[in-house]
Amino acid sequence: MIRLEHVSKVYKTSTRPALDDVSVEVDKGEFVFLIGPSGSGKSTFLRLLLREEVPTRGRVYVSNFDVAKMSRRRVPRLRQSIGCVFQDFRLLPTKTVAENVAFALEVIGKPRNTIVKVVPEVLQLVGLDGKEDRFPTELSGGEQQRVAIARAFVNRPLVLIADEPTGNLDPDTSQDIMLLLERINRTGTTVIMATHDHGIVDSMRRRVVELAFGKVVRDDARGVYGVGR
Ligand SMILES: Nc1ncnc2c1ncn2[C@@H]1O[C@H](COP(=O)(O)OP(=O)(O)OP(=O)(O)O)[C@@H](O)[C@H]1O
Repeated sequence: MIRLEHVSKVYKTSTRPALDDVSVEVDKGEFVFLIGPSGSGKSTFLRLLLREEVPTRGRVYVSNFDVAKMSRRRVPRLRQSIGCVFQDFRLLPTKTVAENVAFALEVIGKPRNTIVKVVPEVLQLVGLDGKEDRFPTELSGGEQQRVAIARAFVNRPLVLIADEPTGNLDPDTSQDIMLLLERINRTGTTVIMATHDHGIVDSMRRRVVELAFGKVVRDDARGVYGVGR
């Protein structure tokens, strides 16, 4: 599903590589934690998958997309197959819960009858039925993240990228969000989650890819956060 082959990324304004000869393969349906200290390259890794950056060297594949080489014209197609969730939720403040989710489908031209059918389904999946007419400011942080997950998942992406999705949430709410991401993963969606949350990584025992100074220093099938330290 995802393959990085000898990928290096050196930003123009920097001499040190943000990623340094990284090779990682992720199969369809895997759940992968991407960990490492601040500045180790996690966000760069995720941005390369979305073609928000291009590698300085190496190849990046997502599904059938040769991400680094593909034409700019095809980038929207790539991004439609990847859902994204962030630490700061990034909801549209003037739209309701249902409108935020519907908007993700409107911008890719889905017909109205599809939208009115699938938005309630996905809001039920994330446990927000009954709250569809609320605005983001009328929701808790955990509920806002559920909206963001619904929006990321409503188009049934092949891959869900989550960049510190629990970074603004308390431990109990974080656990609930992880249960939801696990449920989405069980539908066959590949999940890649960058995190600093030791508790979550240690409790879930999923694959852990650890970066340090842009290199992969550990890749454990059922890892914990802080092995050997
Ligand atoms: N747009 C950019 N231009 C120049 N340097 C950048 C850019 N983005 C990231 N970097 C540098 O690349 C390195 C890796 O950064 P990256 O954001 O990928 O790390 P990270 O592991 O996601 O960190 P954090 O956990 O703090 O989000 C850092 O040294 C950072 O300063």
